[in-house]
Amino acid sequence: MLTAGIVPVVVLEDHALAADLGRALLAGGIPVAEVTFRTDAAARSIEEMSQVDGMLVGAGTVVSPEQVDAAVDAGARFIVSPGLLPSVVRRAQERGVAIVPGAVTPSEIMTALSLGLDTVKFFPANVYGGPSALGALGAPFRQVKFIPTGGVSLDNLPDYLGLPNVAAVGGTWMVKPEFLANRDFDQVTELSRAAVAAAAAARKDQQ
Ligand SMILES: O=C(O)C(=O)C[C@H](O)[C@H](O)COP(=O)(O)O
Repeated sequence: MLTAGIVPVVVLEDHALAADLGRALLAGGIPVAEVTFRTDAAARSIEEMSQVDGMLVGAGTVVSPEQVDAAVDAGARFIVSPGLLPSVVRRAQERGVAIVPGAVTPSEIMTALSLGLDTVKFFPANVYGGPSALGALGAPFRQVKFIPTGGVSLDNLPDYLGLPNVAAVGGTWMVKPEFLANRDFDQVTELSRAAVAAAAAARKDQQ
């Protein structure tokens, strides 16, 4: 999930687009997608995108233990939540899938650690202080890795991925609603390629 350094956050209204979208991301060098449970098409989209060889498909916007079950039953290999609910974390652990809950305050981060986690989503990253907040949180929480999401773009991606405690960034910018509406999968591939190149450069600078 963390290899490419980028986790596309996908909102699909129509499951029939899921496999093509998975292939477009993969062609752009991103072998992972977080399909959000914001739409009724989510479970079926996870099922269909999971058929694309080489794609690791997870579920996003998971806010209840029941949604964890629905996501895992559909084939989700990881679960992402905008916030931290112990009942959601525990259900994912019981079902044997990775879980990345949202945690932005020291108390939430400590709760995540107490549940056995060391990687959390930092959402909405731009509103909760961006890269400087992550730098400050790195002092007391050296063992914690963050996946900032929310307001991340090609322009500010290097500011995040250059930080040693950022495992990957998430975002919707390479899968805009209009690309899906127009079935413009070439755009998805092109923006994915640009994101992968920027991520690789930022990580090199970090070393
Ligand atoms: O759905 C979730 O579980 C979320 O946490 C929210 C998404 O990660 C952000 O909405 C992505 O934000 P943008 O890249 O700024 O569009």
